[in-house]
Amino acid sequence: MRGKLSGWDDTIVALATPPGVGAIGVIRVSGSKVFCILDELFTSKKISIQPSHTILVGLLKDAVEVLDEVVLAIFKNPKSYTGEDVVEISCHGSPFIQEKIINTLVKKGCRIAKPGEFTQRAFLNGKLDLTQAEAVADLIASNTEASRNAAINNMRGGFSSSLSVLREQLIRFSAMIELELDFAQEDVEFADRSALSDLISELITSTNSLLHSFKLGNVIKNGVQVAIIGKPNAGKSTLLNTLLNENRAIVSDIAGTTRDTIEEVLNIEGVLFRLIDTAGIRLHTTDVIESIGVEKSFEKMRSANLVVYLFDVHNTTTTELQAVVNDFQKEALQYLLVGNKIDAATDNLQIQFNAFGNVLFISAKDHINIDYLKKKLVEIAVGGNINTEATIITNARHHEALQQLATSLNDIRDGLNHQISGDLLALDIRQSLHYLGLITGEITNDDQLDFIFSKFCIGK
Ligand SMILES: Nc1nc2c(c(=O)[nH]1)N(C=O)[C@@H](CNc1ccc(C(=O)N[C@@H](CCC(=O)O)C(=O)O)cc1)CN2
Ligand SMILES: Nc1nc2c(ncn2[C@@H]2O[C@H](COP(=O)(O)OP(=O)(O)OP(=O)(O)O)[C@@H](O)[C@H]2O)c(=O)[nH]1
Ligand SMILES: [K+]
Ligand SMILES: [Mg+2]
Repeated sequence: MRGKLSGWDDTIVALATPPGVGAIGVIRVSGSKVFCILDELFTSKKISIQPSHTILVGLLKDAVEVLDEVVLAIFKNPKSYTGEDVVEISCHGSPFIQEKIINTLVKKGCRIAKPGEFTQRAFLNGKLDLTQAEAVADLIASNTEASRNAAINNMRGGFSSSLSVLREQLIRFSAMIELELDFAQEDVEFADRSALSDLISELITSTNSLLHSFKLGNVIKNGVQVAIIGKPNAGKSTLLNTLLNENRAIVSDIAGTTRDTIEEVLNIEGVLFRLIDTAGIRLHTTDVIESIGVEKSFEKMRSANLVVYLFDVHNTTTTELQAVVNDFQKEALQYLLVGNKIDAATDNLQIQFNAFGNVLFISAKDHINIDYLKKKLVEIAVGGNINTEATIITNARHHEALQQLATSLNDIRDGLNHQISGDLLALDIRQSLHYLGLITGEITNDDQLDFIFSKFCIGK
């Protein structure tokens, strides 16, 4: 038991499947009294004497009243999801039956589980570490192949094992320092400082690569905001429609057609893009609504992860484009220049723009080079490494603790370079181990746990 939360020894119950009418509903019950309570309601076989992972079929009865014919799955502590005694009741998918069974269980002494409480118990009983428990919530929330893969990898301990490598290296480091401290009287530097210095470099490299993966992790978990920006009539709304393959936005040859921003989600090769069509940027407009729209375009441009600057190859000069690029660079925006309407290009209009590094040419209307544009978007978002088996950090809490770890490792390296004493180094190492413990949940407090698990759904 890692800690004691209020109500931790209650036997808890919740519907694990979505409420409402389905073929079957699963009610989960976990805790020390579960066999005792269910033996009263399920009389065809004695549950408490069954081996773990047995399935039974029979009637669930409250005294003489038949509640339902059910299937019970029996898990005996510690061999269950929560590590406690667990019974799962598969009943008929009627909200009425489900409610009746749950009410009867409450009457017999169960308590309704809080969101995430089953997984919280799994954590408290050492079945999962905190990163694995958090990955369970990520898995349920995942909506792309990439986010699912990252969550499954972390749920199965991918991140945990990267962390335990770090931990072992730190402990080895610590042991070398302790050895030196033991011999302090004799004034020898027992620990080979160059070996220590190699080890700390290794640790810093591993930590930095985990930290670095957060950029990708964030993309995988939250998607990439792409603002489509350009002058009126560049074809921004046409491009949105073409990318989505549906007529989502109004297209017309009237400059200033799009007034408000339009946001749509698009999954390209497993990466979620949040595409934002914006009002064409025209600086001198007398139309009040349009100028509000233009203001909004600027806002979206600045907050996006990537700006697609769309321009009509027929009426854009290189000087003009250079001015736009200068602005993007001044604001440190990530951008991609896209020349549109090449279907109507009479000769090699594109050649004039090739001096710009990241420029590509499309026809939004005639779907020319759209697949290439999509490939380019994925490349920019994930740098072509979405399918790696490497551990990917997707959680801001982990990222924060890893940053603290990195700082403390850098302190150790500086200390080594300045020949500081072993006992001071030992302090820094303890600090580093503390940050690792924060991530895995070895060091934690109840409020933090309640906060993390409250974000789960009921029954999980
Ligand atoms: N019916 C049902 N389906 C489910 C779950 C569940 O809890 N119940 N899960 C819930 O997320 C997932 C599967 N995860 C599970 C993880 C561990 C154990 C379990 O019984 N573990 C024991 C025994 C392992 C063994 O015999 O190999 C253990 O860890 O000791 C069960 C389900 C998805 N499907
Ligand atoms: N020839 C050609 N015309 C295009 C292409 N893409 C868009 N157009 C035309 O350009 C005009 C403007 O297109 P929109 O998609 O409304 O342009 P927009 O950038 O959204 O314009 P605003 O919302 O007014 O800023 C329409 O008449 C489109 O049919 C293209 O690839 N080739
Ligand atoms: K238009
Ligand atoms: Mg438009």
